[in-house]
Amino acid sequence: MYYRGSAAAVIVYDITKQDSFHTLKKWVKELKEHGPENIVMAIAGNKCDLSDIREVPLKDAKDYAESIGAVVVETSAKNAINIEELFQGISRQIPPLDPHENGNNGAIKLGKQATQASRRCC
Ligand SMILES: Nc1nc2c(ncn2[C@@H]2O[C@H](COP(=O)(O)OP(=O)(O)OP(=O)(O)O)[C@@H](O)[C@H]2O)c(=O)[nH]1
Repeated sequence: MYYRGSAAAVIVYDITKQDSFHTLKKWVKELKEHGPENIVMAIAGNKCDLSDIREVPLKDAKDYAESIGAVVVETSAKNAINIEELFQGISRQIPPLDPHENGNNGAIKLGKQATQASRRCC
C-alpha cells in the first residue's frame, strides 16, 4: 500500500468473506501507525450484489467504521453500485485546501484582473 502524502485511503473488503474484514482491520492499523495524521479513511464493503451469501453484517462494518471515524459504504464494482457515493463521502471529509500552507499549495485564485483585452484603446 502506498499512502505517503495521501489525503484519503479506500480500504476494501469482500462482504462475502469474513477473512477480508479481518485483513481490512490490519490495514487500518497500519495506516493509523504509519499513515498521514489526518488521512480520511473510507471502508468499502464490496460485492454487495452478493448479499445473499454475505458473511459480514453491514452493522459490523458500520460499528467498526464509527469506532475509527471512517466513511463506510457497501459497493458493487461489478454492478457500479455506490461507487460515486463512496467518493462523495470521502470528498465531504477532506478539508479544503489552506491557501496559506506551503505558499499557495498549487491553488490558483480566480478573480477579475485587468487584462490587455479589457483595456479600452480609444
Ligand atoms: N459479484 C461481484 N464480483 C466482483 C465484484 N468486484 C470484483 N468481483 C470479482 O471478484 C474477483 C476478484 O476481483 P479482483 O478485482 O481481482 O479483486 P482481488 O481483491 O484482487 O481478488 P479477491 O480477493 O479474489 O476478491 C473477480 O472475479 C471479479 O470479477 C463485485 O462487486 N461483485
